[in-house]
Amino acid sequence: MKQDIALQLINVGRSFGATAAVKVISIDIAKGEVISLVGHSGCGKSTLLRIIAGVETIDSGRVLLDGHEVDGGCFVEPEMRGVGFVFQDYALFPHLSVRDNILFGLKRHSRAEALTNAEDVIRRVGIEHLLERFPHTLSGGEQQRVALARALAPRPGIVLMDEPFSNLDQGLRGQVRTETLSLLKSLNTTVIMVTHDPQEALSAGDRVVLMRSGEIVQVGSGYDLYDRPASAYAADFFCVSNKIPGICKGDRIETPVGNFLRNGGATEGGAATVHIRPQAISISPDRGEITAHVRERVFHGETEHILLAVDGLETPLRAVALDRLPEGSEVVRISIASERVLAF
Ligand SMILES: Nc1ncnc2c1ncn2[C@@H]1O[C@H](COP(=O)(O)OP(=O)(O)OP(=O)(O)O)[C@@H](O)[C@H]1O
Repeated sequence: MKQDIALQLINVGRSFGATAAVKVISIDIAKGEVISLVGHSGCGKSTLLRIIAGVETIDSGRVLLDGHEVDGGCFVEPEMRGVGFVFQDYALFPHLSVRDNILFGLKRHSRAEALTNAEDVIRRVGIEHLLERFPHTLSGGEQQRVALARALAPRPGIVLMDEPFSNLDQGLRGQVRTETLSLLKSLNTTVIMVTHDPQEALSAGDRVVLMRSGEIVQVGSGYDLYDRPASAYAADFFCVSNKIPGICKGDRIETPVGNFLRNGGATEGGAATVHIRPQAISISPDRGEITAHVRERVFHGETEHILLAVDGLETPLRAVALDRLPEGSEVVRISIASERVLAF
């Protein structure tokens, strides 16, 4: 067992009746690593988090924390695992002040140690001014920080966070996420954060773990998953592309909008699909290899989403333009950045 591994899941499985919520999952997570666990609703993210916390047991496999087995051949109770949990709804005790919410998790510690731990975390999280307040008097962002302080106060080896920012409004969300993750990084805490938001997953983790139907389908950096998705599913999860049908010829896939490099897969002369991301299409009044007709424009401020009809394509292409097209443009020229086209 390597010293730098905080968590090991070995062939972990968990079913509820006929539903296999988690199927034979294996992964090692290093100490201090921040993992974004992402996937569509029902893919098993929360079940996996609950297994690590010990509030759910496994049917098969083994779970090791810091090299010690906590489920599999034996079972270690949640409170003995050194795992902190931040819930989506924060789950603060409504009848306790902020200070007592934070001290609650420190009952196993001596009074002096509890106070020192609590003071340290209160200062780091920056909630000294909230200590006498009760949860219902706090804003969403303040409650999130209190929940984080409560999870961190017992100095857990791992912090598990289940959709920790989803109750915050969009404006606050990015800021609280950046502050929280940089604090956790500075403490060298191992973090597993569940999210269903692809952008949040890409921006927040050292590694992103993409799940589907109880299985891990890809693990890697945000760049790996976005730029080098291992499957059409992974590609679509992070960005919905235009799917263009084509025919395999030699090392290329021929399509009505150009020929693109293929990476194995279908047989010669067989059908294939290329995925063209909306951002890979550049639009100009007069420059580009392909003629397109503007069908729809939706202005979003920084970008404009444009639907483009192209001869030979049944479905219009969806493009995202950074540069503004002249008003009233009907016929335009487009180019496709072939190095950004994915083929499956
Ligand atoms: N206690 C349970 N009893 C029965 N089925 C369960 C139980 N817990 C989870 N499941 C099922 O297991 C599957 C995975 O659920 P889980 O909550 O882990 O998914 P999730 O990815 O966290 O979803 P969401 O993003 O919607 O929270 C789902 O089909 C769910 O209905």
